[in-house]
Amino acid sequence: MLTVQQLTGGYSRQQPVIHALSFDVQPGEIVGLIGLNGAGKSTTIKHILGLMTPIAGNVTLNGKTLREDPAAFRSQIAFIPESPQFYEELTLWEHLELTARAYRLDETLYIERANALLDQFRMSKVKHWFPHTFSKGMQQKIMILCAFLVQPSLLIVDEPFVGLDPLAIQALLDLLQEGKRQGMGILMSTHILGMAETYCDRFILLHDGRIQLKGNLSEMRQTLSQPQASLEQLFIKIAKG
Ligand SMILES: Nc1ncnc2c1ncn2[C@@H]1O[C@H](COP(=O)(O)OP(=O)(O)OP(=O)(O)O)[C@@H](O)[C@H]1O
Repeated sequence: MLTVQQLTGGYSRQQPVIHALSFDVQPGEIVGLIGLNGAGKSTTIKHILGLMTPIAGNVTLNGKTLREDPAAFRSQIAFIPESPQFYEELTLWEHLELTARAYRLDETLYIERANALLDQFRMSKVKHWFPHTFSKGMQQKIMILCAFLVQPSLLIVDEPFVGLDPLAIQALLDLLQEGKRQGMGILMSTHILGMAETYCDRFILLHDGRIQLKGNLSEMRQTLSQPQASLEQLFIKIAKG
C-alpha cells in the first residue's frame, strides 16, 4: 500500500537527514518506526505526508505519488502528530465536523462514529468546549478522534502515547488493533519499545537517518544472531553501533 523507495530528504539539499530509505506498509499491519531522538522519524513522516519534498526517491500510496493525484493521495491518509495541532476558534465537535467535511464523510456515518469515539475517550461532556481549555492529554485526544473518525487506509502516528492517561492508552491500542483487523495499514513511531514489540508486526530501526535493521522480530533476531533478544535489546545494540 505505502511504498517508500530510496527516499533521501532533509531541510537543505546540502545536508540530507534521511538517506535512501526503502520500506513498505501493507494493509492490516502495524509497522513500528523506531529510532533515537534526531534519528529522522518525524522527517520521514513529513516526507510521506507530502509536507516535505524528497531530494531523491519517492513515496507512493497504492501505486500513485502525491504529485500524480494529490486529492486521492491525501484522502487515504490520516495523521496523528506528536504535538496536538488545533484551531483555537473551533470546539472539539467542530474539529470533528471539519474533518468529516474535508474527507467527505457521510453525515449519518460521521455523527455515529464521532459519538462512539467521544464516549470511548471519555470526551462526550466536553465536546462543545474549545481545545485551549483542555489539558495536554485531552488536546492529544482531539488528534486521535479526528484520525479514527476518518478510518483511513493508511494511518501515520507519531509518538501517540505521550501525555495520555492509562485508559486513553488502552482505548488507542484497541482502536489500532481494530483498524488493523479492518485492513488499515499503520505506521507508528514510538520510543515505548515494550509496547511496540507487543503491537507492531514489523519494525524499521532508524539510526542517523539510515535504516540499520528491518523486519519482524524473529528476522531481526536472526540478522543480529541474538535469538532471545527483545526489541529493546536489538535496538540498543544497533544504536550503540
Ligand atoms: N525544522 C528543522 N530544520 C532543520 N533541521 C531539522 C528540523 N527538524 C528536524 N531537524 C533535524 O533533522 C534531524 C532528524 O530530526 P527528526 O525530528 O526527524 O528526528 P526524530 O527521529 O523524529 O526525533 P525525536 O525522537 O526526538 O522526535 C535532526 O538532526 C534534527 O536536528
